[in-house]
Amino acid sequence: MTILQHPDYANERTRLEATKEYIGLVLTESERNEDAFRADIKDAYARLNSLDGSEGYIALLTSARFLDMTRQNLRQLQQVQSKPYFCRIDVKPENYDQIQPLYIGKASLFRPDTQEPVIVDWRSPIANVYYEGRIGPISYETETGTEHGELFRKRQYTIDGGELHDFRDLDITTRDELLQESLGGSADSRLKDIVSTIQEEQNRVIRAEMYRPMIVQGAAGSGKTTIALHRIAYLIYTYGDKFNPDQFMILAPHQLFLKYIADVLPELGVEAVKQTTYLDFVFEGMGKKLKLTDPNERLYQFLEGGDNVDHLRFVSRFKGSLEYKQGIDAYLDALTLRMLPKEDFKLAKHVICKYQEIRKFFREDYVRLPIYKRVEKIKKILQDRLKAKKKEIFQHIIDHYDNEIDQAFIMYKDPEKRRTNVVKLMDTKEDLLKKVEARSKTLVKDFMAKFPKQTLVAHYREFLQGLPASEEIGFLQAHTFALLDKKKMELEDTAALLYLQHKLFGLLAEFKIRNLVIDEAQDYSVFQLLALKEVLGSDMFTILGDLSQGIHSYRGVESWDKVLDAVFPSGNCNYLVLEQSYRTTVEIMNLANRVIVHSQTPGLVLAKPVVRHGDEPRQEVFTEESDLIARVLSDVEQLKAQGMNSIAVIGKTMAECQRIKQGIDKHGTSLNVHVLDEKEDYGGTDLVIVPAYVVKGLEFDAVFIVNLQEEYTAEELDVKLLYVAMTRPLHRMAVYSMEGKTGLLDMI
Ligand SMILES: Nc1ncnc2c1ncn2[C@@H]1O[C@H](COP(=O)(O)OP(=O)(O)OP(=O)(O)O)[C@@H](O)[C@H]1O
Repeated sequence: MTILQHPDYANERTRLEATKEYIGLVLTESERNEDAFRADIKDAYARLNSLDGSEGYIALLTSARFLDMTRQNLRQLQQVQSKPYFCRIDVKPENYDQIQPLYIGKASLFRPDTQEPVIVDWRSPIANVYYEGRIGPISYETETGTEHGELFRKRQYTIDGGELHDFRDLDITTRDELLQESLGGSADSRLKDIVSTIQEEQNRVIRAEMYRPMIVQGAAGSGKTTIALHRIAYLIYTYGDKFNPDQFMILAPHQLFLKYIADVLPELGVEAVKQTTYLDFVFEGMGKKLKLTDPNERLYQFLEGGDNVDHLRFVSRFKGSLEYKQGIDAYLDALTLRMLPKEDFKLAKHVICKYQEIRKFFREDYVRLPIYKRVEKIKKILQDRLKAKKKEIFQHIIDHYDNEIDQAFIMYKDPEKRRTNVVKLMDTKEDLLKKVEARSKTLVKDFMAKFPKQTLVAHYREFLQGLPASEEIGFLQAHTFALLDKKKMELEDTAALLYLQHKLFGLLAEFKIRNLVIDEAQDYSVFQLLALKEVLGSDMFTILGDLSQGIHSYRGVESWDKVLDAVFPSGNCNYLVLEQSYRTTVEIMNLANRVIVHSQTPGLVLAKPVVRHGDEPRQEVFTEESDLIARVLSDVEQLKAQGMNSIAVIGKTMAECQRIKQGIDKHGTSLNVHVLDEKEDYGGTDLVIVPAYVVKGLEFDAVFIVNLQEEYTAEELDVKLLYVAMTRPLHRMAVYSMEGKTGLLDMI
């Protein structure tokens, strides 16, 4: 049966036309009078409230949040005009006698005249039924509690350019055609939104409670990045009355990645969320006091091997550990004792503030402030106290000498002696008052000068100096001092320096961020996560990562259990696992899984591909580099002819990538070929050549893994790098190696 023969076709077309027409009307009207439009909606809501007594239905409509029809929602309506909704659910809320067809889309729209929700936002509570509900009894959470009802139908639509192309009903046995269609599509240099095909396990992550931190271990291609962005959109919608979009931040690994995800939030109608990299955040917080060495330098050292590999491994691991942070805490504690002058604050023997009291201010009352801010606070207190006491002290001196003078009048009978003594006493009094007056002018300044002041870097050096001696610590100290001498730091130092900046001086930028989403979180150390938690003063974290892709595991997460214990010791952190992988074909995923089983990833869970088949990945060995390059280029031409536009050649290192590029240049090609690093954008390039460690998080229609001079061995790092490379393609993959460079590939 074609779509045109479907008994509901006419109705569905009419509904679509009516929706488009209504959107058009709303937009015209709203352009004319946006304020009046808002008032109309409120009015309609008020009428609805009096017309319909069913609380469930009211809650359902309330949940659609038509009251929140803001300018942004209007912009969103403009965006959805050509595809107003993607599905429909037919529900009958309890206590309501009619089945309600609800059309779900990326905006929220309500018809005030008929009280009919025209489009229900995908993030509203009732829309959860589309993602999780089965035909039959259902329940869903609203602001007022759990609502019950029955679901009669789930229908998906293919609408394009405002035209209805197809629709189909879903039940538990039907294949999710929309998902298959979506996954079968072509990769772009930009990530896309997936609102119409969010899967149940992903939906749970997106809608998980906001106030509890959450860790998501998700297989390659399980949608972590996509979910991270949808979760932000969901939280902003759901908790919009408590948090503004600028209180949300997503941290991505590098600029290239930020560009890759840049479009998703605006597509979801969300603006003003801070999207940045961890390093840019650190620099914003502590300023550019030191230059950063290449963040991948350690990785190159491990790839190349060398003399100090074990020591460097220790440096990376230790600098990111809970112990390192605890060491800094102990240093800071000792510092606050050491800094404080062990004396009372007094003027001319008059105690104005006792040492014990100053100590209490410093170590107890203002302990939440950065140390140097506490010093300023104490300065202010002493100034105020001095001002308040000064008059009293002066009076005391005056009284004392006046008394002495009175005594002198009585004691000395001889007028000459009396005169001399009285004059002397009066001069002494004047002198003292002058001295005390002069002293009081610099008293606070002099006292405060006793608090030693050092720069951030000097404090870090001092902390390092005080580490308990051992061979490894000796290496760490020499290594770090050599960097600091050159005014440099390495990525591994950033957690300590950000933390110290926060604890000593306060951050340079004031962050409003309360809710943090971290993608590629397997590369973060425990200390980095703790430092972020501390500086943001919040643990509303969504942490998404994949240990199997932990190519920086020497400095990153060893196991999620460690993160749970060290970063969220109160035990309130949610932990979820996503096994299903959506990116690639069964054939490619199976090969990648045969690679990753060679790693020592703790608690390794293999990715399960959604059932989508494609060509077997090709593996070939060449004796001439020129033949290999020629083969890649002819394959690329073929793939392009088949409509695959996003194609990558992945080399193990940057040097390997440069060699591949030289080979291509030598061979000659009309293709636009570009070697990618972490800063660039690659939209519009025919073929990108990219090192395995940069390609993490990205995806392409087709991938060539090329080994000219380098090979992937059975070493842990190589296994993970190859796995990352193999999990990038959506549709096709080939592994082309020179003779003798097949390493791990021979073992799988
Ligand atoms: N429910 C879904 N519907 C349609 N496409 C999906 C869905 N979930 C994920 N995808 C697609 O799968 C691909 C992988 O998603 P994403 O990059 O977010 O995964 P990831 O877990 O971050 O991957 P990796 O860790 O390998 O970088 C993307 O093309 C995304 O659009």
